[in-house]
Amino acid sequence: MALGETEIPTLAAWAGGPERFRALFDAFYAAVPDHPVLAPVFAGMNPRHAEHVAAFVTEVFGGPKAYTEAGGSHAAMIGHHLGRHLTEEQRRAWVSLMLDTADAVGLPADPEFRAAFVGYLEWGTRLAVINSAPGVEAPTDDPPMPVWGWGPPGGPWLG
Ligand code: HEM
Repeated sequence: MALGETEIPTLAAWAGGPERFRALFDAFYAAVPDHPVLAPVFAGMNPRHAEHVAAFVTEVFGGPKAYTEAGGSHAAMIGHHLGRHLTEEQRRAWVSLMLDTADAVGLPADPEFRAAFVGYLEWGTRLAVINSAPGVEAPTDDPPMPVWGWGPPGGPWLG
């Protein structure tokens, strides 16, 4: 059966589920202390940081809602970036290390998945920088969790 005749998988399912994102973020944050630009940014990191970010991204990509079921929210995530004064150099370094790590842990490399993945990384990291700027305050409302889909390609590579 062609994929078009069946259900389109979520990005989270296509990537390999929560375990694959946990492997991605574990590997990413294991590399951070050796990174000249990123090490100081994450020097005081919560020991469960990788687990929390993996749960957040898995949920955004349509996977299990472990982040919000544990009491997290988009507002809470935004709150973690407030006042950190992140720079474009740091954002670029984060994205670049994430792309290297995606290859290292074997995230799907098909054009459709990677286009959606990179689109989210660009969006999410730019928002993190904006929210970290001097003077930005915590949201007073309760913004919904972002939901990321396949975008214009509409589904995974079928060969
Ligand atoms: C798609 C992009 C991003 C997502 C989804 C994300 C998500 C998160 C989440 C969920 C937390 C809270 C973690 C916890 O509860 O332990 C967090 C904290 C944090 N994020 Fe981000 N983030 C992103 C981009 C960035 C970037 C680009 C930087 C810096 C270059 C950054 C720096 C930090 C820092 C320093 C913390 C606090 C770490 C700690 O003290 O534990 N984030 N982020």
